[in-house]
Amino acid sequence: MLSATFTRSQRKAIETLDRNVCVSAGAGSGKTKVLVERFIRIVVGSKCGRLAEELRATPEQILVITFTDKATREMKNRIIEAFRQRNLIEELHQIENAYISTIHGFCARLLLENPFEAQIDPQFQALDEVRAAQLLRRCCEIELDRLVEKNDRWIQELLIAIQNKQHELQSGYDASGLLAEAVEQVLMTLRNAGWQREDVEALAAEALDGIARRNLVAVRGFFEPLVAEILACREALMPLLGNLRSEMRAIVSKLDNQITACPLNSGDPNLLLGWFEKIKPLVNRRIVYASGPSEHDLLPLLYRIKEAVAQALKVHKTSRELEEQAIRFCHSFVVLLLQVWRAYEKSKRQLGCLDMEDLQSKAIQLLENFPAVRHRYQKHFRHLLVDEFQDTNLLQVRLVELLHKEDGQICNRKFLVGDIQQSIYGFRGAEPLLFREAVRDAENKREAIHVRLADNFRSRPEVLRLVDQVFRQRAFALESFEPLTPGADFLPKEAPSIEILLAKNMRRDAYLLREAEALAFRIREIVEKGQLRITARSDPRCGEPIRWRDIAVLFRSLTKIALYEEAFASQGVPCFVVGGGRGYYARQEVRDLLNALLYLDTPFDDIALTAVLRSPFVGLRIDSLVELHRLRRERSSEPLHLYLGSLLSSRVLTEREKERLHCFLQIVETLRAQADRLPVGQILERLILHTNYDICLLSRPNGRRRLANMRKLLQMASTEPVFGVSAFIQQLKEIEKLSPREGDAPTEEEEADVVRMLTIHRAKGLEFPLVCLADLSHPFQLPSQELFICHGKTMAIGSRIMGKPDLAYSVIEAMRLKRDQEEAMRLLYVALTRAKEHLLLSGCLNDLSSSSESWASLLFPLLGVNDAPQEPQIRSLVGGLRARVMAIAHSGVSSDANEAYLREKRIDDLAEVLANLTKAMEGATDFKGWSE
Ligand SMILES: Nc1ncnc2c1ncn2[C@@H]1O[C@H](COP(=O)(O)OP(=O)(O)OP(=O)(O)O)[C@@H](O)[C@H]1O
Repeated sequence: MLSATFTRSQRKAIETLDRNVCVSAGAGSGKTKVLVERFIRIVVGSKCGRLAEELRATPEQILVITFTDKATREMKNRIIEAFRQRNLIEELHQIENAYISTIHGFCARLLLENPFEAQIDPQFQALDEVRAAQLLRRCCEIELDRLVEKNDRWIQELLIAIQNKQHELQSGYDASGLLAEAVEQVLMTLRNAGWQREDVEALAAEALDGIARRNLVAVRGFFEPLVAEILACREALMPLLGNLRSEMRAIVSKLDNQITACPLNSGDPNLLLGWFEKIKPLVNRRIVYASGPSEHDLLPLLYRIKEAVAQALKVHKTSRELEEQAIRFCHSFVVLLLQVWRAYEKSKRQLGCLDMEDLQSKAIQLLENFPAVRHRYQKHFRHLLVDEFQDTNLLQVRLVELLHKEDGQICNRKFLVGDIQQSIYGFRGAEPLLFREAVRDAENKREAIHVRLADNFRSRPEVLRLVDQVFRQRAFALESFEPLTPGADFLPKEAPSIEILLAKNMRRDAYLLREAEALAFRIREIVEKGQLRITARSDPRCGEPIRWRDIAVLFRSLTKIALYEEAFASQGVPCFVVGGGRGYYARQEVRDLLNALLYLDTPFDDIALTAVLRSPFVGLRIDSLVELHRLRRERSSEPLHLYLGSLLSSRVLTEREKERLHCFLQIVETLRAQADRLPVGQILERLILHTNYDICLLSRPNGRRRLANMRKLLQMASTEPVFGVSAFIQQLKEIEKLSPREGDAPTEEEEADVVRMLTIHRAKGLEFPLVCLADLSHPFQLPSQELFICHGKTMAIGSRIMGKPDLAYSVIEAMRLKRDQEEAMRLLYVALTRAKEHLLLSGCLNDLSSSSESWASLLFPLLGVNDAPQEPQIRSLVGGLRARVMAIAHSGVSSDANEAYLREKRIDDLAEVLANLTKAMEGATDFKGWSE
């Protein structure tokens, strides 16, 4: 008996146990729920003997692959709950040991269970992404230094070429830093695509020819489908010719002639680009003229040609000379990359570590090279259940295939669940095509079925109508978009479920600040005035007002999160940042601690000193800081530090300020004298103790969270294997750079009644009654800046080391931009479909034609929203939707808030002046910033 009401399709997916099943479904259609239910059904059915012998399994005989550790925990909890309800005690005990984990967790377990065959040290440590990147960076630096010291001719050539073109590349980096970054990026791409070091060694052994050949494969792979698309359109154009007006027919014939002269086989890419260039004006002009009824069928074909041409012309023409030189550089780069790769492998061996890619590739090698091991697992696992299959990469698919067997005596069943519209991990090598193939296989094979779930049980119909309205459009074309049918039951509601906060023509930094305030204001209004209620009848809280914890603010990245957090705090909206971005290191309390350390280490660092004086360590007012600068004015080249004594006797300082400054300087002086003996953790602890910094933190908004962040840094200071303040600061800078997902320290607030702020990637698989989508005007990805880029599939490598990109580079970049653009649309789909009850969209529209494309620039005009009133207004949007629309600049931001904004701006300006001054000094740092 099933434990809930499931639809027919869901039942089919749950109950078909004797065949492989592939479930494809849109957002909120119950994929995860179905997967969990299938697990329960297998175990319960086996226990009571309802299932055929060959389908029976205990929890330990079912392999479940989830996407995140959080999903694993949730899945286990749901299963435990189900077993508890049924009093399945033995099975309950087995769950802890069941194979329910992420793919990396499973690979680690597989290796640990077979250390001898896998040739690994069973004591190995799994390196997380950040640590692995850190180790790689170190190997890269050491190898580069070694080669430079040895005066290797080819590495000198590379570095000189970079130096010569540095002004056209990236400023602010040294040549070897840029090169190291490129090595790391390319290595990551290659390994994500499943290439082994030996494969790249084979490429390097073929010298220049090897690279040229690989690059040609990528270039052809890019152009061929575009040419094929244009030729296919031409074929389709021909039968239409007879119906066209004579003038139009002549024009299309001209286009036909040009298309027929395709030089694809000439092997000269410049010639081919010339062909695309000539088609461009022909087709553009045709689109303008093709307006009559007889041209009705013609237009879509012309648009397709136009699109293919636009894609092709993203690639630049190059010269033979540039190509020859670039190939030489690429070869030198590959040689360097291999040296770094070997050094990295050696370091991992010495440290007894395996990184995430090692876990996967070693698990695959184990199963491939040891048939007995493979058969044992194939026999052991009676069922393989994989969630979020659209985000798996080639290696992961290979692993599942190795565990699956259905001939002879062994037969197990695959159950793959995914949604191609939610594939958002392309940057990690996920390949949505793989899921498409799995669907096709399931449709075509006798022993498999494909189940499609169409009903959405998450969102109100109005939210689903918006999703439908957006993704039916060309601009958002999710090629496989299938509309979602409302499946859940909601109370009727008068107010619109869509809300838009819109700004116009604002500078990005100013806009973000305004948006943060406007969002905080609106959220507070909704909660405090009880303006929205839970309307889902299935929710036990149906009818109750929305609380803080029902709200999620979603971002593409958390780089500006501190700004939102401050705005929320100042409006009294409790919030919690769930992982993601570089949020942690941008936290005021973390910056305060680092600035204090910096000042301790380098007393002449004016920025660190000013920031720390303003922070709760001392708490000087702006006036007192201005006084410090005034005291030094005559000798502006001298460090501010030298004027602290004069400041102490100044009349501008209050008694309380004098007392705190005195206390701070005293403890810093003591600690500075002991800095070479004391561990950094202890230095920080004493600093905090003597200044009561922790108590000051607690008294501020979100105090507990701030305190938890402070403790997290203390813990890092005690555990990082470095000694000395400057080494620790350096270490943190590296970690910050490499850890795009470092979040707030977890506190009890994570579960508390607070608004959650998180990235869309993190929100995957989750749902919230109210979803606010912030910063819709975040520009789509900008062109690559790397010196070398690599195409994972073909191993092609391109370079822009000579200032201009070579052919391979622009081809790879065009492919990457297309992939990112498509992924950005899928990301928007994921974001919009997290909302259960209410969706708040916020963004800025810019009239300047030069402004870059963003979700806002596509989305708002599509919905028919091009401006916003100062007071909230209910408007009808395109497609019969209704929304509450309001301008951001006038969304109730108080004059106090404005005042605070202006004050912050002044502080920023001052900080900027100081930053400029400090730039000239050694030891300038990134940790500037003052607390409020
Ligand atoms: N048959 C059903 N009846 C009622 N509610 C259901 C049913 N199936 C799923 N749900 C509910 O719908 C919501 C979405 O389910 P679930 O998270 O399993 O979907 P999903 O397809 O995995 O979503 P996504 O891919 O968007 O993360 C959940 O709240 C779930 O409890």
